[in-house]
Amino acid sequence: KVLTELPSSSSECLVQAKTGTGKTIAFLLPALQALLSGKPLPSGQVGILILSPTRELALQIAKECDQITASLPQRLECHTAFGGTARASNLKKFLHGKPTVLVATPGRLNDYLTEESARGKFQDIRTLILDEADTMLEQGFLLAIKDILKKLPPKKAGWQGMCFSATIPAKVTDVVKIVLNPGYTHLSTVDQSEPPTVANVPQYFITIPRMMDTFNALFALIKLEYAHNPTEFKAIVFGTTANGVALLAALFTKLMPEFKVYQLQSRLSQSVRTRTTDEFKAASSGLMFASDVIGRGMDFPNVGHVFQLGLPASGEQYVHRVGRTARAGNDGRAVILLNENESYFPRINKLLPINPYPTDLAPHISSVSAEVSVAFESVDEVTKSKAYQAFLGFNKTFLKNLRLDTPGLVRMANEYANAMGCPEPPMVDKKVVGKMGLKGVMGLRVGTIERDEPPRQGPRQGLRQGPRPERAIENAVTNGKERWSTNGRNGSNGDAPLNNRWTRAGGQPLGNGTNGRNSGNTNTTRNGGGRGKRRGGAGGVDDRATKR
Ligand SMILES: Nc1ncnc2c1ncn2[C@@H]1O[C@H](COP(=O)(O)OP(=O)(O)OP(=O)(O)O)[C@@H](O)[C@H]1O
Repeated sequence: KVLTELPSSSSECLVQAKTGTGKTIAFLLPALQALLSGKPLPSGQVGILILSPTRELALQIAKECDQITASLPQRLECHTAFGGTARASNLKKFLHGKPTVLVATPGRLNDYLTEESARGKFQDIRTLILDEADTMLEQGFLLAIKDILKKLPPKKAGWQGMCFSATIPAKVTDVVKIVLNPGYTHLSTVDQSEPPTVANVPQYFITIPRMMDTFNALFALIKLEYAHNPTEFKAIVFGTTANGVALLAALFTKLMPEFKVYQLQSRLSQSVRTRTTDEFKAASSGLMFASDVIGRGMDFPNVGHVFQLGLPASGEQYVHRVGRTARAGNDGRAVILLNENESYFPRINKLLPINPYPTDLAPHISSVSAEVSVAFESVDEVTKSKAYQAFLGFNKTFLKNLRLDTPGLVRMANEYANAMGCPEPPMVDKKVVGKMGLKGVMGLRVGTIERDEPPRQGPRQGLRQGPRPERAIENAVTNGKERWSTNGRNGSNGDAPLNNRWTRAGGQPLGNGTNGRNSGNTNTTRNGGGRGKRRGGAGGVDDRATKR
């Protein structure tokens, strides 16, 4: 659609297409075509700048760019800039190289742009692309994007803006004008009447009856799904916090030795994350336990199952997580496991085709509980303690959505600890209890913990301060404040007012009219950022190019 309906390869555009349908190549080809057919780029200048919300996605886009340009007569260098890698040596390569294409996360790029010499490399930029544009223009990243734009040539210098995502909530069309000129082309292949998730993925939910059964339910489910799909079983299990993911990986390494268990979350070193990403991409089977660092954009071939334990940050994030399976036309299955307090999520997201899981899991849960208890005996206490603390920190910010008070939260967390086989709730450092606002709450074991590990740089799990932008995805999920602030959908900015009881964080519903799309009338807006008559429906749009 982009290659045939964009007025020209250098046209400004906002593009929506479902997950796994080839958006990367859909922005790379026109951008490269425009660059190669335009006036020659001065040597050493960046021609195409692509911004990505996560480091792994930046690397993936760069690799796809290299695959495309490998067939060109003259070599085009594609550089990357993202956190967790050696700044000095990468910056030196960037300054002395010919980074015709640069794929970056906002945090590291802003860091580069503090250097005059780096700013000098963008004087002739031709195209700026926001992949996962809706998340790049949300609270967690928006300031960083604006900082970047202040250090680039102004929009009137004529560079092309391109924004791509599988989900385009209504509020995006307000903000997208910082990157797109009025009159940009809005293309979509997402039919308004369809759910925004890929069609060939049956989606189910399971309400876990007791916190005590959290891990039993996940194990029973994976076993059941594996039994039905024994060949090349390759699955991703999304957890809500980095430490919660680390616990799951440790547990399932013991529970399912027949699988290679992988984990990806923000507390791992970047070199481990990069290596693990490559390994899982190449794997024909395996179990990946991950946080939202791979919730969007990441292309792991032949993933047949996506499981989610706990709430996603929003309906949109749910769609992107499910989109890790059934890519490039393949099939897939998705199951979300929720505890009683989280069980509202399917109810407030009617636009998502999430049905009750077809098998009664109860007998399977009781049959695996002994095995899970034994496996937990070999998971170390520090891993459990960190997961417990992250559980408290994460859920503390969503008490209203979960309909809990602080004693109720501690009771839930202590049941979670009990499910891990902790004889008593892990101790929480009194300073952490204070920061969580849980001082004096019954049920907590408070003390002073001398951690042997060196204090981490930057924010601590569950108590994240202001995000380093490339961590914003992770933080947005693990720190309700981020998520809280990302939810501007109170109707005040003209969005269709949502069911406000649930729009505060914790599984925000997919917005009505989330696509911000006009009625499909090609002349409804002339200024690009304005609003035509908005149609309801979730992220769907009429299947026509609409010239704004
Ligand atoms: N025209 C095509 N023919 C065959 N395979 C394709 C084509 N275009 C893309 N693919 C493959 O489809 C997969 C998904 O592509 P891509 O990662 O760009 O999806 P996406 O739309 O960006 O997904 P997401 O919304 O999750 O970011 C990749 O493996 C890619 O190589």
